[in-house]
Amino acid sequence: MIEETSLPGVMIVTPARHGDARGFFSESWNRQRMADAGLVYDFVQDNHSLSMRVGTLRGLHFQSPPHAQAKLVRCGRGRLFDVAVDIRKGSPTYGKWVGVELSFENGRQLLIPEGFLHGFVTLEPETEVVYKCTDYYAPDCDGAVLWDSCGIEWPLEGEPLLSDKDLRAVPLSDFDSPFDFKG
Ligand SMILES: Cc1cn([C@H]2C[C@H](O)[C@@H](COP(=O)(O)OP(=O)(O)O[C@H]3O[C@H](C)C(=O)[C@H](O)[C@H]3O)O2)c(=O)[nH]c1=O
Repeated sequence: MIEETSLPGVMIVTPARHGDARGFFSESWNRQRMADAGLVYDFVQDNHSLSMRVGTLRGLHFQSPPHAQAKLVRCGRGRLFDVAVDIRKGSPTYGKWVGVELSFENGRQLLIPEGFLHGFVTLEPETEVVYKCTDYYAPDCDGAVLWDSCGIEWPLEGEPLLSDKDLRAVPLSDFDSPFDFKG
């Protein structure tokens, strides 16, 4: 199943699960199935992160052109609140965000196009996030916007655990986006 969100282009993809007495089987990604829905993405790198503590917050990240990345994010274990923020200059939804709960249980995935920030906060201990990217890691193009500068209603109890890089990120109000809205 593929559903729209309040941000055009950001989609929720929920692959079918074929259950039997052993458990289930699911095609977690199928290029043709996505292309049949008009979602043509050629992923080149898979990422996998483990966050041990509830309230671990990674984000809000992007890679700038020429190594911008679209991502297809899913939860391999645990539960998280996954967020995308539109940072395309001139976009009618610039600065707007959408958040979706992804979990091993619900099997939902979030498709985030280029030109959007990505971040998440974990809702269970030992949460694993697995995601596909349309370009390779390019440290020189790696960027971050401050997690609490976009008006996101993070489901947090207390302070999040952040990396030093994320603690030092620029607020959205001071951010000069490298992305332009292309309609
Ligand atoms: C992103 C990345 C990182 N690394 C190395 C660099 C560091 O030595 C270590 C941790 O990197 P970082 O602290 O940037 O990891 P996260 O905070 O999880 O960053 C990611 O989290 C948000 C939610 C994202 O969407 C991005 O994919 C990415 O920015 O992994 C790599 O070797 N390859 C990579 O593609």
